[in-house]
Amino acid sequence: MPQVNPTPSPLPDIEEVLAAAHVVSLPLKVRFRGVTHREAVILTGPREHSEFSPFLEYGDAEASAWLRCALEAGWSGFPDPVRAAVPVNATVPAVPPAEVASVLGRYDAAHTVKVKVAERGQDLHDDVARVAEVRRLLPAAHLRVDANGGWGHDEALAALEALAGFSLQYAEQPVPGVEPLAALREELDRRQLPVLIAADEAVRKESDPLAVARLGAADLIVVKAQPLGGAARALQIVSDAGLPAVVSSALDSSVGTRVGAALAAALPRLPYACGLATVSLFGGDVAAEPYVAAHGELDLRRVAADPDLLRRYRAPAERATWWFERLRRCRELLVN
Ligand SMILES: O=C(O)CCC(=O)c1ccccc1C(=O)O
Ligand SMILES: [Mg+2]
Repeated sequence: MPQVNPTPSPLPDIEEVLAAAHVVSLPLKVRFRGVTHREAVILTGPREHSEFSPFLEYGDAEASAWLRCALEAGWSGFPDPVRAAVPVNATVPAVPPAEVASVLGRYDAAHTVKVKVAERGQDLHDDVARVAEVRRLLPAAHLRVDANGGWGHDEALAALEALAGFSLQYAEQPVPGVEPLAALREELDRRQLPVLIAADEAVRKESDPLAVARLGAADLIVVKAQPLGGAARALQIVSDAGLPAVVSSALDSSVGTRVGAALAAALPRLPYACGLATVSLFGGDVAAEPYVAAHGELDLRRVAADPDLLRRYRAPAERATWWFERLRRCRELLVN
């Protein structure tokens, strides 16, 4: 096991945390998860800037894991890296094929591309057309798809049959939950359809993140620092799961993405490119030098929020109040 820094104990005082917290609303250049702006709280810890940005619809219990991550990163720092750079994938949201080239153009390199599929309101034709366009533009790239659990069992089988010809690196969360993933994986095996399965929501949104590994529901797991309660906990989950892991962003700003990179850099094994290039989808960011890849890799530079940018993207007062109240409630849920 790599050395992990535990969550700070005792947790920092809430008034200290809020005194140097900044609520921002960052514009996206490409609509992602149905949003055009990403709200986040940037914290100023003694070790690092850190980010608290659970999605708006999440309840306090789920969001408190995201706060644990922000407090750990800001007040304890990052786990020790075992590599100096982290390879990343380009991510293509569920855009029409005509927009694929311009989305790919936002990334500095695209050796590995993740394509969002199974978007609500679209069908398999849309997915095949989008994946085909990526494959046409990048014949040699590693291609993966992410359905965010948007398919049912039969739909997933039909979709993966249709997409198998593009030789997918893996399919991320084709169906929701743990058991359905296991059942799908078994059926793919039976049909000799060689598509690897990655679990994302089945790791970060289930009460037991190790159920996937125990049930043999996936070939690899996706881990995200914020939803899993910080880099230290995520490292432990990967170690306990005994499966290859891909670190991915939660559409974080540069500050939150740096925590993901710290997690990826500390993993003993990193066989796949990580979903940490999403800062490229933002039209505005908190870091003067946005934390984006060069030559398909993120380095481990220091990422600090810039005071001018915190001001420029400051969220409206009522949103700041909403976030501060949420942060207080989440802090209450974290026991020392
Ligand atoms: O993994 C990537 O390539 C980018 C990050 C990503 O897809 C994502 C971003 C925000 C919320 C959920 C997800 C997801 O992996 O499902
Ligand atoms: Mg996913």
